[in-house]
Amino acid sequence: MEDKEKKNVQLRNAALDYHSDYPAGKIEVVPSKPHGTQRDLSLAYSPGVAEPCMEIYKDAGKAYDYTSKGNLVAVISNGTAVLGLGDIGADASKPVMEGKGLLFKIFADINVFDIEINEKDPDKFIDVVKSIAPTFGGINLEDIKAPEAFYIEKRLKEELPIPLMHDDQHGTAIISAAALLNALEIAGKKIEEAKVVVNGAGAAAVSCSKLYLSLGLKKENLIMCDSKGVINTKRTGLTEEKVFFISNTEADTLEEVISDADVFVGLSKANVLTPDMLKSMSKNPIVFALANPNPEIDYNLAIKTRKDVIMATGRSDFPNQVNNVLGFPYIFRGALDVRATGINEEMKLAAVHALADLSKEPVPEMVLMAYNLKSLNFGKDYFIPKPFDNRLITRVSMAVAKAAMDSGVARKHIEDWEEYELLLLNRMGRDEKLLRAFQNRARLDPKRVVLSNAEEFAVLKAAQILEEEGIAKPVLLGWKEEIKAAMKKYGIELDAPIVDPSDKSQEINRQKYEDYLWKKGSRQGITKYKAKRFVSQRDYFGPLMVEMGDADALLIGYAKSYKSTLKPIETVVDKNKDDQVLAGMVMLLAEGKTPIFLCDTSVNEETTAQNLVDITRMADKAVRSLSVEPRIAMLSIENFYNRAEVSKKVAEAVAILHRDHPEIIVDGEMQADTALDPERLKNYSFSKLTDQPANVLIFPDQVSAKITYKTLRGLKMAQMVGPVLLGLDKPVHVMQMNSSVREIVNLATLAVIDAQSKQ
Ligand SMILES: NC(=O)C1=CN([C@@H]2O[C@H](COP(=O)(O)OP(=O)(O)OC[C@H]3O[C@@H](n4cnc5c(N)ncnc54)[C@H](OP(=O)(O)O)[C@@H]3O)[C@@H](O)[C@H]2O)C=CC1
Ligand SMILES: CC(=O)C(=O)O
Ligand SMILES: [Mg+2]
Repeated sequence: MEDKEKKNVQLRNAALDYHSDYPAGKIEVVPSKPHGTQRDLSLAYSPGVAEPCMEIYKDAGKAYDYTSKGNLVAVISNGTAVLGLGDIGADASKPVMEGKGLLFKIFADINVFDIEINEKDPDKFIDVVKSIAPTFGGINLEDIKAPEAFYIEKRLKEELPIPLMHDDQHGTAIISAAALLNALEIAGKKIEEAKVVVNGAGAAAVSCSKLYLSLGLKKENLIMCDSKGVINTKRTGLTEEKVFFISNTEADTLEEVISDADVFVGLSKANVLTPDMLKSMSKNPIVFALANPNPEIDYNLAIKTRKDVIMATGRSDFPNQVNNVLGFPYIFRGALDVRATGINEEMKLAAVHALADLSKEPVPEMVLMAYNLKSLNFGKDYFIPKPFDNRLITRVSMAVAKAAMDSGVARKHIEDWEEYELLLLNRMGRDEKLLRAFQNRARLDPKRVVLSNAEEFAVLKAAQILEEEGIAKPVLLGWKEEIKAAMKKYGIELDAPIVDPSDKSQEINRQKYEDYLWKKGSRQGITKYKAKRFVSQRDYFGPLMVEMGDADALLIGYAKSYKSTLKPIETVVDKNKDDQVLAGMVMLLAEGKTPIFLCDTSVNEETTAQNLVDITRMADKAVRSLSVEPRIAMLSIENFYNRAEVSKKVAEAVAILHRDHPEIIVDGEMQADTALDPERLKNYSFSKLTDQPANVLIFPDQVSAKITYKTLRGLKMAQMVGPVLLGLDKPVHVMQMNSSVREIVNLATLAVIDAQSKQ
């Protein structure tokens, strides 16, 4: 099988598995209110529910206050133009509509019901949509074929007072227009002079073309083709929309009109632009091959054909993905937040310019991390933002909301834009996004991570994932026979090397490590005899591998207490020269929240004020190295009222930090609920945290930190990453006893990032 064909088969299998994995499909409904008690049920349902019903009966607008309507969008299709697959029907369109629901949720925190309507008659379809409209705050029409799509959207827009948009028309138009403005700038051409060929005359093509005209493209410079060829004066029986685009040309084929064109926009079907056609285009040709899933010309073929081509596709696996995913989540977010009565031209243009402008700004580290990239600069390979750019939600949604207000379609006004921006950012503090960014960063330069207790299933499985995903190069530490037996038992295949400290093959290393350990530990009671004995134990062998450069990082302690695992590490591994103490830090990732870091979760049972200062400095540095801006709260049992001994100690640490490290955003002493609640923080306006919650919590001692994170772990309220051991010169981390596979993978990922920064 050819490589490409093999890849296609792999993709097909992976996609089918992804969708059929339990629970089948991609979205589910989750209750948003407490529902555990009799009282909860009497409020959620009968009798209590009658109260909001009657309020809405008296004033329909109250539905936004008492139901989920204001954040609920319907993604509706009849399956007549599903991607570039054509009319595959309502049933078969459901995966796309669910996919859209997923994207709405992850990129803009909007809930979606996907609705597939088995009705091709436009009037009947309109009736169905109108009758279900009261449920929703907005409606996204999707994959409905032209020309019906135009009529359906026009009528529904006129007849429904909510944001409604056929995304294949306007979403595509907005994104491609932003990309076009930037691509023309890169090509050194003006939109007023550009010759543009649009291939396709359906929902997407017509709407895109109209938007390009409103941005300055001359109608005489635009030529449109449909499945029968060029739409020119010779054509008869054209729809109203196509008539508008009739060109005064004798040419009948794409091949003829593409010659000397500056821009090709494909919104048709796969592989219709040939290399010869591309060769005939003008200098620095702009090719937007946007058909999904396969473009009008393969990306690599286009690049091979013309070195000067400025290229975009609708796919995520090539640079410049012009796909409506960059628009619809944020356009609806902005429109819903001001309860707009519709989505008008002003809002669309605001989105175009927000997207075009954002592409020219420096790209933040988090975005680079998400895409495995070292840098990304405005130019041929980057002229439209990446879908995982977390600035999109603020830039596009705010621009759209503002345009809705300025153009008079907003029913609710935003007064405080900073507050709104914060609200949008808080919606997006999603755990998976951050972990994905970390994993991608690790993949850039995967390091040798030694995994101790490799005979355990969780450790072996984690090693397999790390290897397969290219996050790390795992090294399995333990008894060779046991590890091999475990691999066989669990059916885990791995290429990773096995290092058995007691094996003959390690004779030379044992000797090397023994000498080192003896010299280093001679003043800590390590005699020559002890050193010899210790180096055949993995608790010493593992740290020695890292300390002596035979590995880059170590995860150890899966089946042992933290304290007994830490002792050999402290003996073997050098401390970081700037740090006075060691400390453990756990990252807490709760659904829908920004990450919270807890410290010191593992090392210092008793602390002085100076210890807390040292721990805070280390935490600040470590959090910053993960591209997160630390806002640190020093916790106690009181808020700025130091009567208890523990509060006095914390207050003293805060005073030292404010005096010696004014650059660190830190304050306290305060209680944890104050630290995490902007409303409570407002009571302490003098605090350095002002009204933004903390994301790093420094506990007064290890005991309180550990009890807290273990409680949260037990409640399964958040994903835990860590504890990461801070203060050592090398990435050596102690796993929690019986860590899950996921926890080991996450910890190893952070260890790789740390190792990368230390080389
Ligand atoms: N990247 C993105 O974000 C988006 C991409 N698209 C893609 O655009 C394409 C069209 O979608 P949409 O407008 O919704 O669908 P429609 O069914 O409304 O339109 C399809 C159009 O393609 C034309 N067409 C078919 N074959 C050819 C051909 N060989 N040469 C020229 N034109 C041809 C049809 O011509 P005729 O009128 O004669 O039937 C029709 O005008 C799809 O591939 C879709 O995936 C759509 C939306 C967003
Ligand atoms: C992206 C999209 O909406 C389409 O291809 O139809
Ligand atoms: Mg679509």
